[in-house]
Amino acid sequence: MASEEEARSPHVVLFPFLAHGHIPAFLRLAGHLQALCPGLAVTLVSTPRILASLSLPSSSTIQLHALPFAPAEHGLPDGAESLADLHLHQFITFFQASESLRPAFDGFLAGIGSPVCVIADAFFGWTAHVARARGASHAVFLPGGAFGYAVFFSVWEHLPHTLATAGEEEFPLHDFPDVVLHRTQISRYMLAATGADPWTAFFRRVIDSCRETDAVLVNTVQELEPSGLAMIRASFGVQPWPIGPILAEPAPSKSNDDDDRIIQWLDSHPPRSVLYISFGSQNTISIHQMGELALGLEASGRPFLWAIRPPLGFNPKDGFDPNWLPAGFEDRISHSRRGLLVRGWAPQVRILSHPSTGAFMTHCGWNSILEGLRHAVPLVGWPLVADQFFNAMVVVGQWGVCVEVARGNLESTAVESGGVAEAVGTVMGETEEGERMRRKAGEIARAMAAAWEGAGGGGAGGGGGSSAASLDGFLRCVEAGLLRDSCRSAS
Ligand SMILES: O=c1ccn([C@@H]2O[C@H](COP(=O)(O)OP(=O)(O)O[C@H]3O[C@H](CO)[C@@H](O)[C@H](O)[C@H]3O)[C@@H](O)[C@H]2O)c(=O)[nH]1
Repeated sequence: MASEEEARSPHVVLFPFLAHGHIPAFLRLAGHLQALCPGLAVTLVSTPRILASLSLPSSSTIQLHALPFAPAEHGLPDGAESLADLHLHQFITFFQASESLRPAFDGFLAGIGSPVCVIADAFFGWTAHVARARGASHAVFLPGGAFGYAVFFSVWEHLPHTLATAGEEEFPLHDFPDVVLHRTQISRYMLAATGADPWTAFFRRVIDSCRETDAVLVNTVQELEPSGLAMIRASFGVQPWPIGPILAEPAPSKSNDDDDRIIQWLDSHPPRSVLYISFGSQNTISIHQMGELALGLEASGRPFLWAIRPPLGFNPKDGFDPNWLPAGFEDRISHSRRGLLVRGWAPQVRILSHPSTGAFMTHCGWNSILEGLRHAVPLVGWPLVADQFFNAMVVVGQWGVCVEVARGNLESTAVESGGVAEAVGTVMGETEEGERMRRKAGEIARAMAAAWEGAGGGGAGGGGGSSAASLDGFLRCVEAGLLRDSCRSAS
């Protein structure tokens, strides 16, 4: 028979959005919850192919539950269950299709006997209504940063660029007038938004339903993003729980490239000498930009490791065409051992934690930022879409650990090989600015480690770091059935 404690203990249901930038953080969160509260029932819900792709440690007690999903019924390629399977122009159809999971999710919740706490991705904000109707408590987990999400939501809610007088290049945010965005920081589909388009409609549904949640968990650190967290609090009307960094575990390779070959290549280079380049799991740049980047990397004179995806306009699953790169580039870099191209999935966390990695050119996806800085690796930022522009504002302006080299992936986006070489030289060179960025990256790494100090001991009360204490406090409120009241009274 279940003890009284077990009978009261809630069943936590985690529901990440169907994208690689979102799922690993939820999985890791599941692990943290179980470490803090041994015996807690935790189920991760997703679509069949996503669940099949997960590799959980054999010791894991996390349960998986598959919700049926038929992308072809929504005009998407058969089997496309993740943003990584799609072109950017298909994303909105995918977002809309993801809302079709609602009845199956509701049916799943209905079948759980014990009290339930749903922790869902913001893009699944509709789960707040489902949870409420089933008497479950509900939290939104933002796998991104506080400032980035607050700005992203504010732009969708108010479309500030449509309010600006024609020709204006900069727009203050409606709810946060101190934050001024430049036109180049607004994604193509945001710029085209009128308020009556499907993108705006989807994100306004997301924002409205997120405001129905009981609590907001954020993948950030209190000490590192105090103003971003204040913006989330103003936007959602609840006191957020900063619980970051929630970092992906080093994953087994999914590519044909041999991880060991990559690590051996890194081993053959001096400490902190290699630039790693990746634009994340679902974004890419144009062919022209690829060419300028390639020439800029050569001109930088530094060793580099480039996780390369097919350029814009090509199928993300396409084979690699050497013509996408300048003539002779691959031969030159492989003969000189100056560069290594990784086609497909790179073992990013292993690369960033390797002592030879000295800087990271990133699209400023939040996971990449956290993974780089957790290992004190300074950044060369090239945000491409969405929150990435606003995350870049954090790492450049607030943390001082990044030089922004370009913005966006349109053919019209100016990026020149000379600028690439210069930015890389600034971040990796023996300049005052480079030294300062490396020192700051070290400080951020220590703050991230400190946030989780004392965690995982299984002890109540959290103690130690701010994020460990925050997640512990969140769990206590869930267990006491006080989540909604405690978050709202604190706001
Ligand atoms: O070859 C690769 C490419 C990616 N990754 C991993 O994939 C994740 C990528 O996440 P992130 O850096 O956040 O980029 P996206 O995949 O683009 O993430 C989406 O989700 C993020 C969190 O919400 C947002 O900040 C981004 O804008 C959005 O595009 C990271 O854990 C990487 O380690 C690899 O391991 N190998």
